Amino acid sequence: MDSKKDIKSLNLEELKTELESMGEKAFRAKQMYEWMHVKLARSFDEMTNLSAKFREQCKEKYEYTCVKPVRIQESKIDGTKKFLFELSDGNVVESVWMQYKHGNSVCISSQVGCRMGCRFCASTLDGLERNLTPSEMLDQIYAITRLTQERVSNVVVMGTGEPMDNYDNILKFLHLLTDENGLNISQRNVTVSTCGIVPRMRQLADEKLQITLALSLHATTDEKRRKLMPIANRYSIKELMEVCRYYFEQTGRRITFEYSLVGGVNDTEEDAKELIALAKPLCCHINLIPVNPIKERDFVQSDTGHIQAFKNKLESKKIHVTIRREMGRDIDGACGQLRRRHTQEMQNPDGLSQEEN
Ligand SMILES: C[S@@+](CC[C@H](N)C(=O)[O-])C[C@H]1O[C@@H](n2cnc3c(N)ncnc32)[C@H](O)[C@@H]1O
Ligand code: SF4
Repeated sequence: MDSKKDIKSLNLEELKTELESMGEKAFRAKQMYEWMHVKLARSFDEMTNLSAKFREQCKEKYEYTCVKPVRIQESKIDGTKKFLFELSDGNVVESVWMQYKHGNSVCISSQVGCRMGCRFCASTLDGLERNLTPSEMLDQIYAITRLTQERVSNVVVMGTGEPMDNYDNILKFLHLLTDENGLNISQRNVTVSTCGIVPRMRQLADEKLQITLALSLHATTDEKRRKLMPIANRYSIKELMEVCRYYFEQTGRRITFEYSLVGGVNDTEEDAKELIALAKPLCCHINLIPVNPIKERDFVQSDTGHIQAFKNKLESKKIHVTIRREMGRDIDGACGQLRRRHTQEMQNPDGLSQEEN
């Protein structure tokens, strides 16, 4: 990325200061902010109530983030759409658009790749390339709104990347996304998912936002968790439970635990019992996710009966639990796979990707 200032990542106050330094009045900042974050303009050229001369000056001075759709897949089963967006440096990220009864939801990526190394996850297979800027996270949502012509009401940060490993940018993104002068998405309709970086979770709790924090738990003992998620070598389940309690105390928001069921690994009766013991003292909700197998690993999904029995066991102890609906099953591939396939095809344009061979 070049060194021009990223104008779409500035909040309204910062934009006012910025434009004032160019000799513009404060109301110009309001107009421009609206073009960027309400009217979702794709370039300075669309900002027709700003003078041509001023727009040219802005083009010289600022980077205007606008992600470019390079692939769109649509599910024939439920209309879920998966988008692959190209960033200004040629990297690509994926985002997903899902329609629910309660509104449209977008799942965005927070990094190009991920360095956390979770064993079942395709997003981490090539490591971390770089963090996404606030504007690159926002523009995934803006681009999907422009393309679908439908309002997004829910945002989940559950695509590629570990948001707590890109903390400052995520925080800025959350403020811009929920700003009443911008897209004005309710904080309560935003979920951020983390593999469990305890100090950052504590920092987020201190922000006292009304967003939902989802913890990817996936195992009930440190030993089992270490086998699935390297981050478990850094932070224990005890520390995770403490910080989840703290998050609830600070925000009043119920925590979500994500628990991907992997056949024969974390789906036994004993696992269910241990999960109940962890969940019971906390105000939480458990989201059971049938693991989505990736070809690079040999994990298998628990069978449907097993998943239902696991759920029943938790419910019998009055734990709030849902099984995540598998949206876009026919286009899916696990999170991170579309980007991976695209990159492989770009590197090997004459042949089929390894996946298709
Ligand atoms: C891709 S991560 C991104 C957010 C954050 N890094 C995290 O780990 O929570 C979002 C969720 O997808 C889950 N996930 C990743 N790969 C999966 C797979 N192959 N099958 C099912 N869930 C998966 C993760 O464990 C996590 O709960
Ligand atoms: S599950 Fe989340 S933290 Fe783990 S590798 Fe995937 S994206 Fe990264």
